[in-house]
Amino acid sequence: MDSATASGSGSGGGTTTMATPPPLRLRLSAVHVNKALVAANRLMAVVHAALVSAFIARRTTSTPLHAAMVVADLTLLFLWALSQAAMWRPVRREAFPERLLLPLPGLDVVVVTADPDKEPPLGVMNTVLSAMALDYPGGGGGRLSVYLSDDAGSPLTLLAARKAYAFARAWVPFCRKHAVQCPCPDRYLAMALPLAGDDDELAVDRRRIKEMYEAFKAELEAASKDESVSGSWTKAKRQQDHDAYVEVISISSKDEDQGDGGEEVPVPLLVYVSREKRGWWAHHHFKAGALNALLRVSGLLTNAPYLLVLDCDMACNTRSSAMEAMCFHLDEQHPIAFLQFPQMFHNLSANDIYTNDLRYIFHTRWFGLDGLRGPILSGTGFIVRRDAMYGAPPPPPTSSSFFSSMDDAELRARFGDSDRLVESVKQLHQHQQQLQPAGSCSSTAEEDASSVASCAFEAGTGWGHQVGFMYQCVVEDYFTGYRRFFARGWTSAYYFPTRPRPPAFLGAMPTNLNDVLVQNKRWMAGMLTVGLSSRYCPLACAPLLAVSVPQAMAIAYFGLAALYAVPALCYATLPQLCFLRGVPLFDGDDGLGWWLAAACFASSLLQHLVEASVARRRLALRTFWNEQRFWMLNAVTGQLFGCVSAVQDLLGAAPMDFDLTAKQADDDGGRLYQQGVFDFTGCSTLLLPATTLCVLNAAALLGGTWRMLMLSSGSSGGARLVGDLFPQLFLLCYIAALSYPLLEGMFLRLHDPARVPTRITALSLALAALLLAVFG
Ligand SMILES: O=c1ccn([C@@H]2O[C@H](COP(=O)(O)OP(=O)(O)O[C@H]3O[C@H](CO)[C@@H](O)[C@H](O)[C@H]3O)[C@@H](O)[C@H]2O)c(=O)[nH]1
Ligand SMILES: [Mn+2]
Repeated sequence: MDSATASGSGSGGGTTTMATPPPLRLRLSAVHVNKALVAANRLMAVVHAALVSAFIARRTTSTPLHAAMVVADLTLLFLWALSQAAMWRPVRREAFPERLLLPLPGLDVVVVTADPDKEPPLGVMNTVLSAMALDYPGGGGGRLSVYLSDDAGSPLTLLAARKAYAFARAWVPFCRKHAVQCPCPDRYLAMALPLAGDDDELAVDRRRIKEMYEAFKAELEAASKDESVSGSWTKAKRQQDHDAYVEVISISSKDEDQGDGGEEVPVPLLVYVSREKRGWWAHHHFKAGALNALLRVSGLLTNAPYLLVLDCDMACNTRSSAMEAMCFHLDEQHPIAFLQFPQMFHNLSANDIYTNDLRYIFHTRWFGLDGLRGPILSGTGFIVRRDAMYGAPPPPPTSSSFFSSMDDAELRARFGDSDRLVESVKQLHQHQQQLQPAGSCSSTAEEDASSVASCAFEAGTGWGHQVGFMYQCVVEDYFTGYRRFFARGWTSAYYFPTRPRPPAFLGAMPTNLNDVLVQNKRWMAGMLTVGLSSRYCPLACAPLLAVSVPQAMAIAYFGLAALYAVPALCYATLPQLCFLRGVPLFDGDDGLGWWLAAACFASSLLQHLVEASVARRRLALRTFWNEQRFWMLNAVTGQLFGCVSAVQDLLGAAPMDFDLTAKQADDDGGRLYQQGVFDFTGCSTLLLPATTLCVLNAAALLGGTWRMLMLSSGSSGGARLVGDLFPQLFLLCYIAALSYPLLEGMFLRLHDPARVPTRITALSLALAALLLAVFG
């Protein structure tokens, strides 16, 4: 980081001299451009573009085979070019929360959960409790409120929320009193105490809290086994059929003694929301639908001007994050729509074989996008303006509310038929003054709140397109960020607290290969429906292109990334089949094509290696290798099926589903992953293309090498051919090395229950044999 440039007015944290009067208001944040990295990225991009263009230009398209390779190379070049936008100007931001002037605007935290089996209530409650314990001035006095959406309408989750609230009455004051850094009880209580003096006040309080937490855990455990809690509620019915239900959690007399010393403890409001679900209702829109219901309910009850959105598996890991985020919202001369924190995970292993750390996104590209017009919305761990979420355009600095100029009929058409909701929208610009103490939520408010959480409420309104999170795409975060904000001129910012500060939020990633691939398939399919759509393709979005072409490229990159499957399929079949037959694919009359191919390959690896070492330093090589391998695997599984699923969705043949990822308990979760061993348990046909291609590659490598040996011992023409085949030999060896875990999982881990399922191995062998019989 060699230079600091604070955009806008005022001091960026530097010293003030006697001559210049102190600025009236200190800047709350600063932006640093990493000039060395900028220069390196641009240089590598220019060199790579030149090499690849020269290589493609020299290729012949005389045979269909060569033409297919040219299509593959052009696709790769196109996607690579789009991806460079997010490498053009990486920046990092810094926040100065100690400079914030009080009072701060209100903040509503919204947490979503959907299935108590896949998302155990204890984990969800840890997220809820961590949000309630955030350090936010006025947090107990109505400035901070927490909403939990339960798409399953599970009595167990509701009970857990009530018990969590009772525990919060001790937990929140404990965190405040001892300035605890980590507000997530499970994680905090698992940490060693720094000063372990037994009669030390912290130690005493902590022991008491730990006992309470253990009791809370035991109660949840017992309730999960208790038939009477779940009653007539069954798994089949849960996502399908239940009324809307909203409860502002309060203290029952039974739990009264839980608080600190019996006195009234101000803790943030906790509201449980389960929107109505009906099997016959056309579409519930998954997470986006749940979030929109929460937007409305919170609008009625607290109407805070800012919202923090959290997945149920993404708990707050520091108490300071909300205040840090406000530095960016309250600082910018051009207001941002949202501030995104990186998604980071507590269950990663050092040898991250599934590339679960999402290095590519949160440790690289998001810094680059932040240097353009801001990172893409990433689903969780972001703080967004409510008015922007409601569809307001970015305001000129002095304007009042966009909605205050609308008449009631127009507001009703957009927001739906609720007086209170319309009133709350009109009041939004007075938000700074507005405070609603926790006690003021009357039962009529709860009733109104359940009515805005009904299925029918959204019918005929602007929700899902004009207002709130966007529907039509299972990757609602990407789509909402793009359509709701960037395409309308809003910007965003990225805040990545760097060491020694702990991550602001920590979530969980799937640790079994099938879950990882299913998740990737959802992302790839969802984003591709946007990328390929004639209406929404970012490269055809005039308002977006008008504000920033590089930003449109970066958004399009993610929308089209699934298309990597096409060149990957070419490179996983044609060089292999040709090698087996002794047909060179990378030849050239003068040998230059050969060298250009090698140079393109080397330059692409170099770029990857530089990226990996900027983000990972000591682990760069391992990260590089794991990413190369997973990229290849994902291209012919998650991305390939993502393409199929997106095309089906676009043609209206099969609508897409949101396959929830399982959030397993920490202890056993991913033992194999932690050891760096692929866990193929439960792998379905999703894996089949990868295993088939891997067998094909190995067979071609063996068969073709044998043939080559025969040839080279023959004529001098044979020896030249061998030279021409060398690039293919190298490619096949590289692929074989990358796909070794698949070969091992199919043929070497015979007695391991986590090996590739026998059915998949058998099918792969049969398919590879068929391919060889037909084309080999
Ligand atoms: O019908 C649904 C489906 C999901 N969810 C919730 O959505 C969240 C994300 O689901 P998860 O299974 O954890 O998916 P991930 O793949 O981990 O989520 C990533 O990808 C999603 C888009 O596909 C983003 O929304 C997320 O923020 C991002 O973390 C969870 O809290 C779910 O409970 C619902 O509330 N209702
Ligand atoms: Mn998740």
